[in-house]
Amino acid sequence: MITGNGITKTFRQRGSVLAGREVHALRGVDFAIAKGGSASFIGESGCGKTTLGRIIAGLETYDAGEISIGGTPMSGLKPKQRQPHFRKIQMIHQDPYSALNPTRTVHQTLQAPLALRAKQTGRSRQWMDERAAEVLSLVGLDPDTVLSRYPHQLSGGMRQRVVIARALTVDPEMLVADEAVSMIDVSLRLGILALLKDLRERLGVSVLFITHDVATARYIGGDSELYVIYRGQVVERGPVDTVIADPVHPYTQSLLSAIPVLHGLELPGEQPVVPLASLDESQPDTGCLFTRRCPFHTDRCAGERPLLRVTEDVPQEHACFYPERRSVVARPMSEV
Ligand SMILES: Nc1ncnc2c1ncn2[C@@H]1O[C@H](COP(=O)(O)OP(=O)(O)OP(=O)(O)O)[C@@H](O)[C@H]1O
Repeated sequence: MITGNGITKTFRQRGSVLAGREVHALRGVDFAIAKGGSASFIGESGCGKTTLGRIIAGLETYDAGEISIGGTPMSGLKPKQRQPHFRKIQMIHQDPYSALNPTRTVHQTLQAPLALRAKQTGRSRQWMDERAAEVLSLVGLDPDTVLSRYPHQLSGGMRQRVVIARALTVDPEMLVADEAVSMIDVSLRLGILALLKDLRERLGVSVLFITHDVATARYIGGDSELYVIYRGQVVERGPVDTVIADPVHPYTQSLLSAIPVLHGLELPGEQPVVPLASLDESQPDTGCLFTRRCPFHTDRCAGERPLLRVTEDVPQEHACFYPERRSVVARPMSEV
């Protein structure tokens, strides 16, 4: 089980124009991912989902809150003591080409982490070769064909499979797939998603999907937990099928219907939501973070921040004072 409580991260911008400006990437996020479970973090660009994934994988620090891995709080440990815990969490990035060293064959790529494991556990060279073939088979690649190849001799989908195979060499407990299919040819995407689903079922490895794409979260479906993140806050959370079928937060509703509709052509009852890009981020954040884009906001929303909670008749957690079914459409930029 991997849990986070109150994870907070603020970046201070560098560069002449933005120097000193604070970006609240995460504002007290709670999450829990069971052993062998799966979850998806979803939200538009800049909402903080990658930062959260990087924190979970031990690649980014956080300012406040606590991450616990297998019941062990990380804050009480020295950096060296944390390493073996975070090694169990492997990140799969969106660009498999830049994740692989172009001068190394697949064999050399897999041997590096395997050599470390062999040294730690007193295993032989033969074990390393067998394990390399085994992880390649697990990701659906033929070892005899790919071991001698360089990244440029593989398709995008095959490269991503090699990246996943490399992650498997350390027997991870969780894979964090950060937009893992967005740079892969559309025809190969489903195969990678199916592979991650399959690895979860066969090896019991947890999978965390970070995506802006509802279809990816929906494909995972079933028992997966969906976390909808808006400007560093989780605004809706629940089983993916429940949230997708019946979203109650206006932000989730706009994400799920983010098909640009021409102003004036909304269906009866549909309310346009203002695009994020039109917000003046320098204005202070009081009340609900979504207020300035929300067509349904009231004075209460502007003055008080709703916390994530369940209420009567709404099974999923939500951070909205008015959780209701509504018809929301994203309005095209040109209309604002
Ligand atoms: N190293 C950094 N220094 C300064 N600001 C950062 C840094 N990393 C992220 N940010 C800012 O933090 C916010 C959240 O970024 P993050 O990459 O986590 O969002 P995201 O939802 O994953 O977006 P995307 O899908 O575009 O990657 C953004 O405003 C981003 O500009």
